[in-house]
Amino acid sequence: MERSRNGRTAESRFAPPPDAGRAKQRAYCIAATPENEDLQELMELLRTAGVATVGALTQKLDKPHPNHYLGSGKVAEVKAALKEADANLVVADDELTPRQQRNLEAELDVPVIDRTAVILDIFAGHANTAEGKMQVELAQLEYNMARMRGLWTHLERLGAGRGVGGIGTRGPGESQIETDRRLARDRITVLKRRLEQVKATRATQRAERERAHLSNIALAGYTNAGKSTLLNTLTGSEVGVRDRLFHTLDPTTRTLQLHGRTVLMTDTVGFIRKLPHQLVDAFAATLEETKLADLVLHVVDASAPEEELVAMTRAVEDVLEEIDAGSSPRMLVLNKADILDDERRRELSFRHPDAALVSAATGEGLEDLQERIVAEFEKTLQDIELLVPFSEGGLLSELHKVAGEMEREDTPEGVRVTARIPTVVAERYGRYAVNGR
Ligand SMILES: Nc1nc2c(ncn2[C@@H]2O[C@H](COP(=O)(O)OP(=O)(O)OP(=O)(O)O)[C@@H](O)[C@H]2O)c(=O)[nH]1
Ligand SMILES: [Mg+2]
Repeated sequence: MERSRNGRTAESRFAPPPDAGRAKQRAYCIAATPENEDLQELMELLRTAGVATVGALTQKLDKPHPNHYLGSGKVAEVKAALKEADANLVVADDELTPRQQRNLEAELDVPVIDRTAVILDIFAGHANTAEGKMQVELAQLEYNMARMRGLWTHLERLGAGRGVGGIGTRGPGESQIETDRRLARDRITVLKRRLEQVKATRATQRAERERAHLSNIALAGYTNAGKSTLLNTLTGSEVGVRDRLFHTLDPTTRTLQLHGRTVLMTDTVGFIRKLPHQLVDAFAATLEETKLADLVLHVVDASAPEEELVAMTRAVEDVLEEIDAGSSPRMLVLNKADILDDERRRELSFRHPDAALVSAATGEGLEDLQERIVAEFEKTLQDIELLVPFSEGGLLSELHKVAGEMEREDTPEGVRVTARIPTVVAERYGRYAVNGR
C-alpha cells in the first residue's frame, strides 16, 4: 500500500475518520487541471482546517470551465458522488470566480468553497499576534468583497430551497449588499492604515538590528518543510513545530554563532502552490524580512517525491520573485535527510550538487551547512580599518561579534580596529572608516 510522507496510508486519506459520521463538514474535493495532479495537498489543507475528506474527483482540462469550473458532464458525476459519499461540502482546488461558485452551488445544492478560502481559514486559525490577525482579516475581506453578492444569493437559496427560512436567510436586496460592501471597504481602509503603522514599527526594529551590524539570514520555503525545526536546532530555541500546514505565521529572529561570528536568523511564514495573492499582499510587512535578508536559505522537504519536490521548489522561487526577493543570495537546503534511503540521497546530490543535505531533526549535515553559510559570507568578506571614538564603546563589542577576531589599538583619537567582515556589514560602519577602507 502506498504510504504518504507523514505515514498515513493512501487509503486512509479516503476512508472516513472514526468520527466522520458525526463530522460536521464532509468535503468532496474537485480539481480541473492540465497535469495529472492528485488532490493530496488540498486534503492536507482540509485536514489542517479540521475538515474530513470523503471523496475526490479530478478532470484533465487545459483551463477550468468558465461557468462551472468542471465540464458539465463531470458536474453531474460529482452530484451523484456527493450523495454516495454523503458529502455536504465541495472544495475546488483553484480559486473560483464568483460565477463558477454560484453556478456550482446551484447545480450541486451544497456549499462550494475553494482552495483560497481553505488557506485563509487556516491562516485565521493560526494567527496569534495582533499583526497576524489584521493581516489575515484584510486578506479575508479582500477575498469576500468580490463574493458578497454570491454569498447572499447562496443564503437565499438555502433558505428557500430547504424551507428553513427565518432571519438572515432571506435575500437582503441591493441596499443591504451595498451597505455591507461599504462596511467592508471601511474596515479594509482601517486595517491597511494600521498595518502601515506596524510596518513602520517593524522598519524601526530592523534599523535597530542593522545598527547592531549583524548579517541576517532568512529561512524561506514551502510550508511544513522544517524551517522552524531548523531554526530551533541551529539556534537552540523553541519555536513551535507541528506537522500541519502554516503553523508559523509570525516572524521570529534568533542569533546564531558561526565560527565565532554572530549572525541573525529569521523564521517566517511558509509558502504553498497557488498562494492566494490576497495573502501575499496582506503579509507584505512580514515578507519584507525575507526580501531584505543578506542570505536566504531555501528549505525543502527532500522526502517528497521528485516531481513534487520540483513543483514545491518552483512555487517558492515564484513567490520570492513576486515579493522581489529574487536577487538576494540564496542557498538550497534539502531537509529531512534522516528519512531518505541511500539511492534517493545519491540522486539528490546528483541533481542538486550545490545544495546542503541536512536533517534538522537529527542534526545530520548541519555542520556542513554552517560551513557553507560561512563560505557564502566569506565570499563577500572585506578588510576594514576603523577609528572608533571612545564614546562609541558599544560598537567595539558589536564589531567583535561580527568579526569573530579583530585587532585593536588605542590611539589618542579613539580605538583603531582592523578586521575582516562581510561587505554588507562593512557598509554600515562606513562613517568610521580610515583610508577609505
Ligand atoms: N523526519 C524529519 N522530520 C522533520 C525534520 N524537520 C522537520 N520535520 C517535521 O516536519 C514537520 C514540519 O516542521 P516545521 O519545522 O513545523 O516546518 P515549517 O517549515 O516551520 O512549517 P510551517 O511553519 O507550517 O511553514 C514537523 O512535524 C517536524 O517534526 C527532519 O529533519 N526530519
Ligand atoms: Mg514553522
